[in-house]
Amino acid sequence: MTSRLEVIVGPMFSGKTERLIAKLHRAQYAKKRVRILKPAHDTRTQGYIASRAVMPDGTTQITDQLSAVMVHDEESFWKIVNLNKFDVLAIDEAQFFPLDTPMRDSLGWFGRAIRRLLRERRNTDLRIIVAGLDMDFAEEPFGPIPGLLAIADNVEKLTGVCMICGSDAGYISYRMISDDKQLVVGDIGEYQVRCRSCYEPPRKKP
Ligand SMILES: Nc1ncnc2c1ncn2[C@@H]1O[C@H](COP(=O)(O)OP(=O)(O)O)[C@@H](O)[C@H]1O
Ligand SMILES: Cc1cn([C@H]2C[C@H](O)[C@@H](COP(=O)(O)O)O2)c(=O)[nH]c1=O
Ligand SMILES: [Zn+2]
Repeated sequence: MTSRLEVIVGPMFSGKTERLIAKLHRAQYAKKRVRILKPAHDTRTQGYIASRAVMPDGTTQITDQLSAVMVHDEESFWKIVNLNKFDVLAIDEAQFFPLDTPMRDSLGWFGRAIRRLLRERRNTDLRIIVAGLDMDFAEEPFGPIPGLLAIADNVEKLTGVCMICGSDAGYISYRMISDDKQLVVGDIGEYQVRCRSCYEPPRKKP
C-alpha cells in the first residue's frame, strides 16, 4: 500500500479533463471518496470541472462535468485538504498555480504541497491525479506541471487533432490573439491545438 501521483498532460482540446473525469467516475464506482479541486484563477468554469466537445459550427459544448472546490492560495488548499477525508484527490488546470521564482523553482507551493501529502500518506492508498498544460503557447514549460511530471508515478501525455492539417499529433496550444502574458484564460476563440509542423512561435516584440 502506497500513495501515488498520476499526471495527465497535453495541449488544449487533447481530452485531459475528459480523461480525468473518466478516472474519477471509475474511482466513484469503486466507492472511493473523491475530492476535486481547481485553481480560482480559472474563471472559465467556477465550482466544477468540465470536458467539452468542439461542435461543427465551431462552438464548444460541455460533455461531462463534476463539482470542484476552488483553491485561492496555499492556505485555502491546506484548509480543504485538512477538513476533508478522501481516497482520491484530483486537481484540474494545475498549470495556473504559480512558481515562486520562475528561474529556480520547479514545483511552487502547489507542487511542494503535493509532494508533502504523498510523503505524509505514503503508507496509505492515497491517489492524487493532476491534469494540466505542460507547455504554454510559446513552447515554454508551464507552472508546476513539468516539476510534477518529474515526481509522478504515472504520466499520460495526450495529443489533440491539429486544427490546421487534421493530423492526430496536435501537441501545442496555439494562441490566436496577440498577448504576451503567460496566463490568459480562454477557449476556442483564443486558442487552437496544432501539430509541430503547423505551429508558428509567437513573434517577439522588437
Ligand atoms: N481538432 C479538434 N476538433 C474537435 N474536437 C477535438 C479536436 N481535437 C481534440 N478534440 C476533442 O475535444 C475534446 C476536448 O476535451 P477536454 O477534456 O475538454 O480537453 P482538454 O481538457 O485537454 O482541453 C476531446 O474529446 C478531444 O478528443
Ligand atoms: C496555452 C495557454 C493556455 N492558457 C489557458 C487557456 C485555458 O483557460 C487554460 C487551458 O484549458 P484546457 O482545459 O487545457 O483547455 O489555460 C494560458 O493561460 N496560457 C497559455 O499559454
Ligand atoms: Zn498540423
